[in-house]
Amino acid sequence: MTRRGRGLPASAAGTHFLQSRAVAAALVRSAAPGSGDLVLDLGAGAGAVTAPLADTGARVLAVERNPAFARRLARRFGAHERVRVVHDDLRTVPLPRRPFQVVASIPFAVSTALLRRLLGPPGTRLSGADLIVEWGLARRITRPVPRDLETAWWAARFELCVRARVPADRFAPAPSVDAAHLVVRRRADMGAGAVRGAYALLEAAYATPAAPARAVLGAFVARRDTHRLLAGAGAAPATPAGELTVAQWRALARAASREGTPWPALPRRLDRG
Ligand SMILES: C[S@@+](CC[C@H](N)C(=O)[O-])C[C@H]1O[C@@H](n2cnc3c(N)ncnc32)[C@H](O)[C@@H]1O
Repeated sequence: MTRRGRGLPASAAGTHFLQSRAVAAALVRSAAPGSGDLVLDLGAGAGAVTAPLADTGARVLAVERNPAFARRLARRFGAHERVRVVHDDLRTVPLPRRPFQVVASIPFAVSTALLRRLLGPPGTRLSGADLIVEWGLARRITRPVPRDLETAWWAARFELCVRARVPADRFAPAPSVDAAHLVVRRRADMGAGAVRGAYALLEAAYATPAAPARAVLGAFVARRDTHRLLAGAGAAPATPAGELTVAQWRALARAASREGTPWPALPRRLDRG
């Protein structure tokens, strides 16, 4: 039988509550929000992450769908002028239109949906995130050569890395798998043209992963330029497109953009996250 956290609302069954102050502190320390910065704790539960966040001087939005937890958070942080509790669903709550961070131990069941919202839209204002996610998900999305286009698109604009493994016994009830502290940081702006280029190249590469890189690149730039551009990105022309790293596709997009390559517009569906 799994252990339930003490004093948790009965309707919380099935979620895993962080029991380690050290893990929550490590998330907040890594995010290092400045005074007045906007930080979202998504799936705030009883406030294990909200509390150390509130101590930083940041403005904190604690979003929680469970009404019992939302009430409890409102009581706990009601007197705190920089903390606002929002009783809402993290899959649909409007995201800020100004730069924001997310620091949260998120519900595993909706992790991918949340990452899609945070990292997918070209205009996302997310500046960075420190998240507790399932270990397997963290490993999957931090591969240098992601398995799918969506993750590659995220990695083209955000640095994704695993900071630490978080053992299952740091939660109550303990999940069946370990978790990870995932660090997300917005990469330096490469310009709107290169962003379009990165998407176009990744889309083509993931559609035809066995095609040589020179053929994928050659669909966008003059054939006489492909070998030189690929050499600049450290890739051999015959390498299968599916074996290039996101860093190499980014380098190609930037170099080709500097030389005036006209890229197709980004698909509108990306705006929906
Ligand atoms: C993994 S627990 C973490 C709670 C808290 N952050 C902690 O570290 O102890 C996830 C929390 O997210 C809430 N939650 C689950 N699905 C949600 C959703 N779609 N929108 C908002 N909150 C959600 C649950 O009620 C629960 O409180």
